[in-house]
Amino acid sequence: MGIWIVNANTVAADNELAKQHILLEGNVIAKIVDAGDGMPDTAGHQVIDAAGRLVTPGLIDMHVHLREPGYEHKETIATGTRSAARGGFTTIACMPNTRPVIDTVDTVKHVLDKAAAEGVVRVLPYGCITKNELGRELTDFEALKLAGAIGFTDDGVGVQSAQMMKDAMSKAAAIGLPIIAHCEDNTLVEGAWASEGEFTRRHGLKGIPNESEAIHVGRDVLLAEATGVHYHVCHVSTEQSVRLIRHAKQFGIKVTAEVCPHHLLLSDEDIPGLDDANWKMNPPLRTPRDVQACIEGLQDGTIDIIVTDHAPHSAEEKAKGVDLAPFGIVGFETAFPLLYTKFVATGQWTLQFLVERMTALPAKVFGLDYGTLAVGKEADVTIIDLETEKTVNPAVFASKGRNTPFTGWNLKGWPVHTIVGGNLVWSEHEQQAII
Ligand SMILES: NC(=O)N[C@@H](CC(=O)O)C(=O)O
Ligand SMILES: [Zn+2]
Ligand SMILES: [Zn+2]
Repeated sequence: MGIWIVNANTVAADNELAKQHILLEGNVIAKIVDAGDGMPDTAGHQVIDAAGRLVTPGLIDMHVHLREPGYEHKETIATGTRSAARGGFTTIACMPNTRPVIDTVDTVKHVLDKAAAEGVVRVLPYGCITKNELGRELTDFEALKLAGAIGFTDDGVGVQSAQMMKDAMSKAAAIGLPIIAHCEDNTLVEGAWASEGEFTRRHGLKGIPNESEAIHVGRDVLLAEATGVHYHVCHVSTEQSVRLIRHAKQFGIKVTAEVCPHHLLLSDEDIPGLDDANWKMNPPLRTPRDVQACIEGLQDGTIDIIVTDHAPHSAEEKAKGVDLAPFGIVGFETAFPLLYTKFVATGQWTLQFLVERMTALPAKVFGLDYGTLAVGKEADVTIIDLETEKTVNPAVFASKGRNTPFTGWNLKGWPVHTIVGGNLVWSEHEQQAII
């Protein structure tokens, strides 16, 4: 038995919506027919009537934290992938800053095995650049690649040594995998949690300067040029980084970049005060000028893709106060509704622009065979309700993390069905993931 998704509104190449019926059989898309040709014979198949809904390729998130192994009180592969499914994501790439970190063949395999046994969406692991993410010694890239790592990153911390980064890039280039960089110079950020700007001035706080990120971007694009590696910049948040990436791309350097919804929607001036650590994340919320630069960077192609940097923490950890609480906010279950409501429904972006940056373009940047609705492709599909307005309520998240600054926002664009490899893994009717 397959699944017929009938009366689907899909994003057509000419940026109009097309009305189509889509048959998923086994793990692939078996047929796509124009709705103008009449209703197909659906006998023997499950039918999902998508009338009035948007049907997209399954969303792809190339920067997420699943916390397993070691931080199961924050999230597990079971809860994190259910949260992803609820947010419409069918493929996610998880960061290695777990406990232990993902720096050996065994830990890569452990994540893949757990994801196969307990996950509901496709999980692609990154391996660490350096052992224990300590910046002292490179991991065994070849062995990690063979085990299933799709790239290398020390996300959570920047690689402080230029020589170490250069060696990493040379090794990664030699085996054809990317370096994914959390860009942060530790000497510039000590003792600060918010970005240098209006907020830190008002509260008399030490601020994190934009250069702490951009110095690594500038250093690394030069090293990428020297080594020929595919260099991917994590969570771009500053005007200076956007400028450096734009310049590097003009030079033909193999650099790509990602941005998170919160860095497109919030600035330091939105932080309500000093008593809510759900506004504390790394990189921090920057100035309105940086937000504008990130939007423009995404719009002109300097920034390639959108990621959530889903970073769950427990309520107890976030209750420690802004100085002691860990950095990070959850992202899966609000990403599409936020961006649809604030950029597409307002007319600033087309639906095609947004959907591509969460599907086909991440697939292209990382060489994945997902992210398009076409016959023969993997049956990864997301069905989205663009009409119903709902209020963000962390209490109903499938994630263990409730740490979001978007509580109470009224949004449209909620995923209602998520299908991974032909399996329906999330459906709004169930109010929970169904496998
Ligand atoms: N983004 C965050 O604020 N936190 C991430 C680490 C990271 O992405 O750098 C985490 O692991 O919690
Ligand atoms: Zn990071
Ligand atoms: Zn991260």
